[in-house]
Amino acid sequence: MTKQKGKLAMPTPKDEGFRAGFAVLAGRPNAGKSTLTNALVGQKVAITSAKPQTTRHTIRGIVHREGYQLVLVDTPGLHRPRTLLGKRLNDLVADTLSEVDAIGFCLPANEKIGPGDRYIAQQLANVGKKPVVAIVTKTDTVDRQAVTEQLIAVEKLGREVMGESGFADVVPVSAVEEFQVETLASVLAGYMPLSPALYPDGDLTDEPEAVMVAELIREAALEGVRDELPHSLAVVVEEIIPREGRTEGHELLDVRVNLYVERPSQKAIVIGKGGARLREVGTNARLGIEALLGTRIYLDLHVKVAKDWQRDPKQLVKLGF
Ligand SMILES: Nc1nc2c(ncn2[C@@H]2O[C@H](COP(=O)(O)OP(=O)(O)OP(=O)(O)O)[C@@H](O)[C@H]2O)c(=O)[nH]1
Repeated sequence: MTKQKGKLAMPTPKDEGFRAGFAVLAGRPNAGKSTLTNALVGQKVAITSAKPQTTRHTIRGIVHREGYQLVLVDTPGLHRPRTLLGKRLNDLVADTLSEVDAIGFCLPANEKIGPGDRYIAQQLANVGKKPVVAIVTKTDTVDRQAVTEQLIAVEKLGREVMGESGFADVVPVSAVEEFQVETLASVLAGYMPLSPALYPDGDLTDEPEAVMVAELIREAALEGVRDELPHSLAVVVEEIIPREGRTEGHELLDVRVNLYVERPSQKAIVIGKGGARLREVGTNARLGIEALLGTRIYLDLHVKVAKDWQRDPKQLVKLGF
């Protein structure tokens, strides 16, 4: 794969057989979904929510390996308690799951299968057609015997809920000890369609993150001046990099962003008197971005004039359109 930031990686002949698609990790609260997502993605940058146009799902992380790419998404409605009943809930879940290629259903090894698990299993079964891989999580918390017993119980649940063939696979993992995490990744990848990578490799999560970050900054920058520069503002996230030397729990991301306007007069509007407006934009956007990325950031905003960028194809490419 070539590394082309901001562009889709094009398949080359050696990518024949490459698989790429969407998977969701389901399971009740505390089942280990987030920890497993992080173990699968194995990234230093916080894996966070972002909604690119290609999917209605929130992307949790992207697993990019030699022959495949798994896009882990979150599906609203799946983990919801029974507040929405009957058909409405089934419709909602079916609808939100219609875009994923496989479902990983997390059940902790150290807890008996309960009504919450059964309820979600039922929802997944009702959707039909989608392969459901049962994942017995946190295997490090119990002994081998208990893992075996849980695997048997999960198999049984699969046959009860999904019918004779049961779950598509049952995989025990420990995210903490990184036991079987790669096995799980390749099992899920086996259910992805043949497809070139959906996101560029390299910056595994940058792409959807950057889109979302840019959107937050654009929103903040247009606040109150929408009439004056509605479409004359392009936001390009140049980089999101972890600040070196920060201790755990005190991580900081440096987010460097360029705002492009078409004319010097517009630059003056964005910056404001003595830079006051830009500082306000920065403060407002930063709060949203920190909430999105789940970590503190240092936001570095620059305003530049790119003359007539909307009409100039070269500029458009440069600005990521
Ligand atoms: N020992 C051990 N603990 C784990 C493992 N995976 C997750 N945990 C712990 O289990 C708890 C819940 O894990 P999460 O990953 O937050 O679970 P979740 O399913 O994302 O939870 P919600 O966000 O509430 O839906 C946390 O305290 C984790 O540290 C594992 O493989 N081994």
